[in-house]
Amino acid sequence: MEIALIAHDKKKDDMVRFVTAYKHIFQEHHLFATGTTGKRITEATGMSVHRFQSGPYGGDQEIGALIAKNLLDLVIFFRDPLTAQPHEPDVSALMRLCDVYSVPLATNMGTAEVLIRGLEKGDISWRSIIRGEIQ
Ligand SMILES: O=C(CO)COP(=O)(O)O
Repeated sequence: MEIALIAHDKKKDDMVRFVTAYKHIFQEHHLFATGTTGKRITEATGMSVHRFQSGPYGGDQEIGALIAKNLLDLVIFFRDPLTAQPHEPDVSALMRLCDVYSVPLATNMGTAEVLIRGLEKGDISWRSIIRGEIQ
């Protein structure tokens, strides 16, 4: 599966802890991230992460473009609900595209836990059908 990982600044420590805790699952998949989030994850876990621009510099839009091409299967986006983001329209657009393409999206750790355990059990394998890999 193709998985995008994004975290706002005050949620980056949470993201690093989350990915570290589930490294045994994440390492079976392809990882994508906005710039700084990806850097933190690679530094902490040693896993390879395809990094886009930092969020405020277009990273959310780059990930949105992958969603619009139906190339992503899961998005984990630890948003900071208490801090205004200069690129809030990009954040909203990314989440909207997840809804357009029925891409599972977790915006907090509680939902992310459910999704990652589902991923491990194969609950998200229907995405392969949508992407045309299984007829
Ligand atoms: O701002 C972000 C998402 O909206 C995250 O970007 P960075 O991972 O580059 O900090």
